[in-house]
Amino acid sequence: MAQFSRVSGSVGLITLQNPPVNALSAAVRQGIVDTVNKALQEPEVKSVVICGQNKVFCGGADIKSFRGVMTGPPLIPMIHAIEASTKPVVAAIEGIALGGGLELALACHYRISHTKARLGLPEVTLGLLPAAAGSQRLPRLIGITAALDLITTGRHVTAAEALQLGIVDHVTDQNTVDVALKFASSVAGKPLDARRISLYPCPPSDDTDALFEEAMQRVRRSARGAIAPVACVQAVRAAATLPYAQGLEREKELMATLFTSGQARALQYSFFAQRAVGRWSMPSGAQWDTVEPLPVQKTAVIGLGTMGRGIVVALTQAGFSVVAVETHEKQLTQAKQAIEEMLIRGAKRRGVTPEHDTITYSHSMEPVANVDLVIEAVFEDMVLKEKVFQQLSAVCKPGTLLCTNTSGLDIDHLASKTPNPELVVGMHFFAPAHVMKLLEVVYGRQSSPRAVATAMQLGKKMGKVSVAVGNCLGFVGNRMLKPYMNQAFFLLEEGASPELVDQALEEFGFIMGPFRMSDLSGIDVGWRIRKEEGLAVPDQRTGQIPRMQKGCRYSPVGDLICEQGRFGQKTGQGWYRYDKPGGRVARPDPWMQTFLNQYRATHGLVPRRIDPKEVLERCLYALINEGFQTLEEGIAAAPEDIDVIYVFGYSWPQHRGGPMFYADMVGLEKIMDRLEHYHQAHPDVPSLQPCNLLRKLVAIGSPPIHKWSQVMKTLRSQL
Ligand SMILES: CCCCCCC/C=C/C(=O)SCCNC(=O)CCNC(=O)[C@H](O)C(C)(C)COP(=O)(O)OP(=O)(O)OC[C@H]1O[C@@H](n2cnc3c(N)ncnc32)[C@H](O)[C@@H]1OP(=O)(O)O
Repeated sequence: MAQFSRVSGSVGLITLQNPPVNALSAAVRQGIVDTVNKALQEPEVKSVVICGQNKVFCGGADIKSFRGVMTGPPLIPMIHAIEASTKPVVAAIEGIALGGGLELALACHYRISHTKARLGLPEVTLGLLPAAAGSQRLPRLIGITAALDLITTGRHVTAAEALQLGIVDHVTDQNTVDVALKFASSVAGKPLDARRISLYPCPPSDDTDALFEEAMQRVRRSARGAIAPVACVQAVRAAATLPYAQGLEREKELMATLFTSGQARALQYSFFAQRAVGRWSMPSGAQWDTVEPLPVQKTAVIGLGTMGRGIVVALTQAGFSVVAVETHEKQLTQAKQAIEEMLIRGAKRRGVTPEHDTITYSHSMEPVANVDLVIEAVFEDMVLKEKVFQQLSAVCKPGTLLCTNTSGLDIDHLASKTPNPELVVGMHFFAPAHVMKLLEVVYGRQSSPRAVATAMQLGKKMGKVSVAVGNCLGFVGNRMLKPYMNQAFFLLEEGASPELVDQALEEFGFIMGPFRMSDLSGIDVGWRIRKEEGLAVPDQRTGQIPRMQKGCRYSPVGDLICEQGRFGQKTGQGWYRYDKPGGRVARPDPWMQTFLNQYRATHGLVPRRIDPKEVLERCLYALINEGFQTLEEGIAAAPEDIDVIYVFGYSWPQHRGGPMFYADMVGLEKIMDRLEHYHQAHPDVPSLQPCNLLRKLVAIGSPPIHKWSQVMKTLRSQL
C-alpha cells in the first residue's frame, strides 16, 4: 500500500507501507501508481515527496513474489511515470534504499538521504540484475566504473559514499522527510529535464572496450560460474554504448534469462534460508521465539592460537569486553600483537577507530571470574579441553555460559565434566574466525534452551550466520565432509589424480577442490584425528595400514603422504608442490604420480580413466546422502540449516543453493539411483547406500524441498 497526504498545502507526501522493509509488492506498486496520479491531478499539489513508513525507504522488489504469478502494475512503467512527472518528485531516503527501492529513487528528480541510510543495487546477489532501469540510470548518473562496481558486487554504500558518488543530492542527520518536504516546496515549478537521469548521456571513459573487457574478466574470475554478474556487466555495457531506450531493451532481455534461471532460484532460496536458520528449534520443542537469551557483556576467550585470536577480534568488533587468556607467556605476547594488528586492519577497512581497550590480556584464569560467557579455544584435544573446563567451573561465577570452539569433539562428554552441563554449548567457528560468516552452535543432550539462545544471539551480534545443530561426531559440516573426502581418496586409488578431482569440483563452483583445500588447512589435521580414532595405524603383522577397517573400505593415501612429512602448504609439499614452505601456488607434483602408481601396484589396483562426472556424483552425492542422514537423526533440523552451513562454511557455490537444494534440483530419484549404482560397485562403502529419509522421499514422489520437514517429522516419530 501507499498513503497520500498533502503537507503545507502544496506538497504531496507518498508513504510506502509494507513492513518491515516496504518491499514493492503488487499492493505497494498499485498504491504508488494511484498516489502519483492523484498528486499529478490535484492542482494544489506543486511537488511530491516519496518516503517509507517506519523510517525505512524501500527494500526493493518483493522477493517472495518472484516465484509466483506476478500481479499488479509492472515496476518499469511505474517508475518511468515518476521520472516523466511534470511536478518535481523528491525521494526521502531513510534506513535503506535497495534494489527496486533505489531504482525508484533514481527515477525521482532529487534524492535526500539520512546519514545512517544504506543504498545499493544488490540484485546480483539474488541472481538478477537491476532491471527496473537501474543498470541504465546508475552509469548515467555516476559513471561506468563506479556503476560497474556497485552493480556487479551488489554492495551497499553508506549515505556519505552515496553523496560522494553523486547518487544522492543531500545528506542530513535531521528528520529526512521534513528536510525533503521543505526542499520539495523550494523546487516547485523549476524545470526538470536536467533532473531526468534517463536523458543524461553516459559519461565517456578513456577506453570503453578495455574497461568492459577487464570488468568481464574480473567477474568471470570471481563468479565461479555465476551468470548474473556477467549479465550485469553486459547490461552496463549497453548503458555505455546504446541510447537509453535500446539499453533498456537489452536490460529486459538479460533479465528475462536470469529471472527464470536455476541460479536465481538458488540464490533467492539462500536469501530466505539465511533468515530461516535464525528461527532455530531443539528436539525438546524449545525454539527461538519462546526463549530469552542470557544477558552478555563481559566475555573471555581461552587459548590464543589462530582460532582464539580471530574470536577475540570478532567479539571486540561486536562491542564485547574480552578477557583473552593464554598460559604461555611468549604466545600471549605474540597473540596480543597479532590481535592489535587485526583490529587496526579491520577498523581501517570499516572506516572506524580500532577498539583495543576493551581487551584484558592474561596468562591466568583469575580475571575470568566475573565474565558472563567464556569461549574455550585451546588445541583440539579432549583431555586438554576437559582440564580447561574443570578450571573454568572452579573459577567462573555461577551462571556463566561455557562454550567450546571445537570442530567435532563430543559436547556431552565435555559438559559432563562440569557441575552445570546445561550451561555448556559448542560454538564451532571457521577460520579465520573474524572473517568467516558461519557459526555452528552445537547443543548437547543437557544444554538449556537459554544457553542455545544466548550463543545464537552472540553469533548474530558478531555478524555471523549462526545455525543451531545437534551433537555428533563432526556435527553437521564436518560430518558431511567425511564421506566427501573419502570418495576423493578412493578416486585417487582407482586412477584419478588430485588435479582431476579438484578441477571437477572447482568447475562445479567450489573455490578449492578437496586436495587444494586439504593442502591449505594442513593434511596432518585429519591424520592426527584418524590416528586418535585408531584408523591410521599400521597392522602389526603386515606393517601396513589396512585398507578395510571395521568392515568398511579405508584409504590410507592421506596417512602415507603425511608419513613422508608432506603436510600441505606449510611444508611446501602435500597433494601438490609449492615453491617454498608457506607458498600458495599449487603445482602438480610428479612425485605424487609416482607415489600413486607405486601405491596402486602394491595393492593390485588397476588404474582406470575417471570421468569428471563420476568425481562429482561420487563426492557430492555421498555428502548429500550424509546430509539426509543428519536430517533423519534430527542433528540438522531442516535442509536450510545444512545449506547455510555449506555455503558459508565450506564454500559450496551460493548460486547452487547448498547441497540439499542442489539435490532437489538434480532430482531425488536420480541421486538415489546413482548412489545405488555406486554402492553396487563399492559395497564396502556404506556412505554410498541411500539412507532411509532419501528412500522415503523418493517413495512418496520426491516432494520439493519445502515439503521435506513434514516427511522428516513422520519418519522421526516412527523411529
Ligand atoms: C520481471 C520482474 C521485474 C522485477 C524488477 C526487478 C528489479 C528489482 C529487483 C529487486 O529489487 S530484488 C530485491 C533487492 N533487494 C534486496 O536484495 C534487499 C534484500 N533484503 C535485505 O538485504 C535485508 O533484508 C535488509 C533490507 C537489509 C534488512 O535487513 P535486516 O537484517 O534488518 O532484516 P531481515 O531479517 O533481513 O529482513 C526482515 C524481513 O524482511 C524480509 N525481506 C527483506 N527484504 C525483502 C524483500 N526485498 N522482499 C521480500 N521480503 C524481504 C526478510 O525476508 C525478513 O523476513 P523473514 O524472511 O524473516 O520472514
